[in-house]
Amino acid sequence: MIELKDISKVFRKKNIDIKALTEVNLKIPEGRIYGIIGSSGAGKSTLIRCINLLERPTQGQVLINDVDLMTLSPGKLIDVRRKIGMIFQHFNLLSSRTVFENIAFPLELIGTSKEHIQLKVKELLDLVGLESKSDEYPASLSGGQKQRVAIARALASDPAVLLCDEATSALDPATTRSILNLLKDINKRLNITIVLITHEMDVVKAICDDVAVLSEGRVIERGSVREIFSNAKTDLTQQFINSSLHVDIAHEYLNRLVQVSEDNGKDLLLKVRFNGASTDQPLLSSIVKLFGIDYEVLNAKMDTLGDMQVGVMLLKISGSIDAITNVINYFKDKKLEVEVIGYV
Ligand SMILES: Nc1ncnc2c1ncn2[C@@H]1O[C@H](COP(=O)(O)OP(=O)(O)OP(=O)(O)O)[C@@H](O)[C@H]1O
Repeated sequence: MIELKDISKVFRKKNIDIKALTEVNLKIPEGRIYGIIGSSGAGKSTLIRCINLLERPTQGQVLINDVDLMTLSPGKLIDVRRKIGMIFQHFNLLSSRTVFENIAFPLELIGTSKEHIQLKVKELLDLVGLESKSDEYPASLSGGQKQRVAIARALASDPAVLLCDEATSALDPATTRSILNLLKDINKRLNITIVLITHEMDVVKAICDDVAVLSEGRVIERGSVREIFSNAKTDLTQQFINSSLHVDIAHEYLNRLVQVSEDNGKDLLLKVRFNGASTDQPLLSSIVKLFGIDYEVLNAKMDTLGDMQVGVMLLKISGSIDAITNVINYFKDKKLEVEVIGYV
């Protein structure tokens, strides 16, 4: 278990104090994948670097299995850090070393025998799917392959915790998915606790069990990913969720979109967001029966979080102003989030 207690971090720059973190409290249970999401400058990097004291908090305690890292001697801290692997957005590989030598590096530092290094590196190359790249140099690898090498290197000293500092931010969507799948596999197979920071809810949704939302150095919301998606309490969290579930509106409609329907003859464009509780109900067929309207689903995106479905739909609804008003109220009664885009 990782526990951050009342962590604050103040940077001093040209006699000005910059408060990067303020009284952050987090409990990260063993074996979980814990996401920390926030906008640029929210303090994510500072926070994740406080976990292994790459950044020393100005105040507070960093407890790993009840040991406060802030009180350890430099020697003891090195021992503890060996059990906390870390990967970075830009991979931080040694360009003059081959893939094999990069992964072997932390083992060489602690005087591991050549035979053991051979076995261990081969096992790790196998785990990250890079057996054939052993003798290549980083320059000849793709971004995804570089991150796989970095992951293998971080796992070389059998860590209990893996810290991921925007590990997929420099990768394209398909490569991001494959790296996230690898992290999830590592978490399950090796029972390694993973803490990751990101500015994308898609990353959280893809692999995290829990998430904390960081804003201006403070944790403003935390919980299981499922809880947060079904019941976000702050606007910022909702914005992050919305950004991960967006539907585009075709130019054909955007070009003739107006905000008021003066003649009762226009169709309404409506964006409707829902979570598990509401998708079970036959909502669309109900609105036809109840209010005598026609509808068309122009775009929809759905996702599954555990056994819960979340999604967003873009609907075009044809009917009288009164019927349309009834539809909007009906959706709201069903606890759907409704956004009127305009009339076309
Ligand atoms: N070494 C430093 N010296 C001075 N200020 C710093 C230092 N590191 C971070 N800060 C400041 O602390 C605040 C939080 O920065 P941090 O890098 O932790 O945010 P972040 O959420 O990781 O942002 P990004 O997503 O842009 O990397 C910012 O105002 C930043 O300018």
